[in-house]
Amino acid sequence: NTSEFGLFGLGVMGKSLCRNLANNGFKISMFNRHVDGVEEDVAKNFKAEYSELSQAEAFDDISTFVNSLQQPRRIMLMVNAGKTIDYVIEDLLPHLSEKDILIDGGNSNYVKTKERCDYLKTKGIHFIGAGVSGGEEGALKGPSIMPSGDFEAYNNVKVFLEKISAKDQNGLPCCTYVGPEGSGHFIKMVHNGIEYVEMQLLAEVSTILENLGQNPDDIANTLENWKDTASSYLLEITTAIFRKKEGDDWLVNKILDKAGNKGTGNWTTIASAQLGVPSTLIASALFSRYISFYKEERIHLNKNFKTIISSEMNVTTNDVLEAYQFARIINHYQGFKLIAEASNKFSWNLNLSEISRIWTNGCIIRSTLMEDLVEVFKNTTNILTNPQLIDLVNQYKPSAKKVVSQCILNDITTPALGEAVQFFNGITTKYTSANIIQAQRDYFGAHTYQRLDDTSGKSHHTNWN
Ligand SMILES: O=C(O)[C@H](O)[C@@H](O)[C@H](O)[C@H](O)COP(=O)(O)O
Repeated sequence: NTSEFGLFGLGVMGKSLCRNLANNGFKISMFNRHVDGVEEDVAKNFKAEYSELSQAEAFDDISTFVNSLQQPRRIMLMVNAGKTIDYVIEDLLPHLSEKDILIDGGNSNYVKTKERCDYLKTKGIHFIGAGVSGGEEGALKGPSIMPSGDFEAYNNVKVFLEKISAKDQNGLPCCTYVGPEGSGHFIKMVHNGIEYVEMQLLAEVSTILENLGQNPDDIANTLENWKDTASSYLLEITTAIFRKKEGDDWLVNKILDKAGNKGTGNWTTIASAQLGVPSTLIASALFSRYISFYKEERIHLNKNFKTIISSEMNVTTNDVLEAYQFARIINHYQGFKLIAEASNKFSWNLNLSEISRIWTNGCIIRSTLMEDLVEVFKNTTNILTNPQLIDLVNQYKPSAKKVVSQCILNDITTPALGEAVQFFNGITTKYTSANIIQAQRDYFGAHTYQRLDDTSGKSHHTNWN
């Protein structure tokens, strides 16, 4: 048993991580199940494909795989999130020994990760839930890794995870011990929520540019010009997407407008509702994907309700850029607020600056804004109290309002941009209309209310009839 690290599950991410580990000089064992006629000799064939895997060992039998590993064993599971993880854990358990370490690198639900930590603790096995971001290329060249669970166990595997991870602008690994139990998968989930919104915002601003008469090449040029002030991985790939041609046509115009999802945006929205955090942008990005799925109904209803162009779209591309930047700041405000609230609720004591630091490279939401947030979070947990961001928001807000109102007047749907303005107005309004909600609740349900002129916080009830 000479292998230092085991990788279980050779899907897209699993394969990339194996090559990354091998490229970093680690002696690894790779396992993929054997399914007659479906998955045969996957590990063996994969090993043969890449020279860097010449020292790696390939297995499709669990016991020989486990016994090929040095003790305490370190095994990273890269299998589909959900029940599969529990089946794999049960298959591995009979072969494992006390102090062995299992790392779940999939997009698992943080509640399940806590349950698995607690369950395996009763077996003397350490369980680490590690969010891994960066897609196929990131996993190969350096992902952002968000591990949580038993700190001692993390110290035992950190040399591997930190070595293969992306590096920030100071050369430090984009991998850090996030906190206890499922906190790693929680922040990965929120990472994906922020990702959903960034993608939705880019889709919305591209639609506006199209309505300003820009063809995909023009849009790519516009987005290209934005990289000085709004540089991000998603802006970069969206620019490339608009340049992609198939013959003389642009590929993007041939793609069906039905956006899929694998659940993390859904979980983030549920966690927000449960924790009482208004992640309205993440919810709007998720529901925009759901709306897109009603393709047939949209075509049908479009016949019933004609688009009414009430005025020329008189916005400049710079207005659109500023509206985009405004909404991005609100998006990050909401995402990190959810993390801060969860950290309080679950006593995870999360370090927001360190989280934004490991998100400055390797992950899908890496951006220059994220680099700025590393410093911002050293002094506050609320980015809308940071002087520089306050100035930027005040500078960008007029354009955001102008763009959103123009889109409404022109029946151009921009839910995320619109929600950014609505949310910002709500969170910056000293006296909202919630007093009316309280009166209505007390009227029909005697749910009581508090009074402005009674600072005791006592609940009051009125017989409204
Ligand atoms: O950080 C990442 O590397 C990605 O977020 C990755 O986790 C995956 O691509 C998403 O799960 C896609 O999510 P949807 O299928 O829900 O868009």
